[in-house]
Amino acid sequence: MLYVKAPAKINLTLDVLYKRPDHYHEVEMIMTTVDLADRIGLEPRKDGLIKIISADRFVPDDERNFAYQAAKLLKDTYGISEGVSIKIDKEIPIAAGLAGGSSDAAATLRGLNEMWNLQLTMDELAEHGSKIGSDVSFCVYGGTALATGRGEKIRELPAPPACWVVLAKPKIGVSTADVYGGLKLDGIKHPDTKRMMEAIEKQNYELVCQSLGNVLETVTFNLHPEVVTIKEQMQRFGADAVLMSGSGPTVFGLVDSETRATRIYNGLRGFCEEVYIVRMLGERNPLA
Ligand SMILES: C[C@@](CO)(OP(=O)(O)O)[C@H](O)COP(=O)(O)OP(=O)(O)OC[C@H]1O[C@@H](n2ccc(N)nc2=O)[C@H](O)[C@@H]1O
Ligand SMILES: Nc1ncnc2c1ncn2[C@@H]1O[C@H](COP(=O)(O)OP(=O)(O)O)[C@@H](O)[C@H]1O
Repeated sequence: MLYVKAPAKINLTLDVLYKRPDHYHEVEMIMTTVDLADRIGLEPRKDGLIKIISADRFVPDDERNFAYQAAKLLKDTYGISEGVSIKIDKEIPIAAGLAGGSSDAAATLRGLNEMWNLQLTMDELAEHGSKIGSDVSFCVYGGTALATGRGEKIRELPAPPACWVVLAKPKIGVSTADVYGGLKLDGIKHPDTKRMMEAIEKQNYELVCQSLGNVLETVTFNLHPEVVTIKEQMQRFGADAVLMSGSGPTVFGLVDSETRATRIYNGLRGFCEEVYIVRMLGERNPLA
């Protein structure tokens, strides 16, 4: 069995510039991977089939699974006769704004590149990934990046200054399509993406905290007021800055001390079942 790590991402900024004729939104966002990860196990099959195995009943076990789609794409494109069993050990909450499914697809692309000896570059894998979902290209590389287009154009950035990240996922799932669909572009408050890039380049933690912003927050807040409550609680327990990740509902808080991160974690556990303390990974993913 070949094992590949599939880390979650958070969005430090998420801006929407305009709605495109293809119904996607033109975005500008800064994303970074964190050390909360699914584990993908790949095992060759002689019968040529692609099989998904997961103990999590919310993970689709057929062609709806993004990891299945990744395997099918490589198999069809490169005429591979062998099949693969894809074991998914799920740690990343589902439909949470943390790109779990996209990261599973990206890890499958990286793993099968090795298992089937395809010798594709990261850029080629990311290009394939973009056909599965807008976030898959970023997940192929991992690390920290500015993503533009519909999210598939990736420019690498340095690692943000080291800190702790507390993640809290309220007990609801959010549909990304519904959130983008509910966004009203007039009068939205755009985050300052340039300032965030400057903050990262200068390793200025305070400026990173001041530059967090996500235009999808208000949409998800209106759909699910419990997300606002979690954000307020995280602020009250002492996070330096708090933001919703992606389309939500996961909220993350940045903290520069482990003691305070633990205090926030303990405080939130009373209100929210799924709380994690993680670090930003900083490094890009290895090819496999
Ligand atoms: C919001 C973000 C931020 O990182 O992440 P999540 O909250 O899903 O993790 C992404 O933009 C989500 O990317 P991803 O989840 O891959 O979206 P896709 O599967 O490509 O698209 C799902 C649906 O979202 C909408 N969509 C997505 C991306 C985009 N730039 N504009 C859109 O309008 C479209 O309605 C599309 O049909
Ligand atoms: N490998 C996978 N893991 C989790 N969800 C998946 C996977 N493949 C497809 N999905 C589907 O993708 C949807 C979005 O899930 P996910 O990627 O976890 O969330 P998000 O887009 O908010 O980051 C889920 O509702 C699920 O049905």
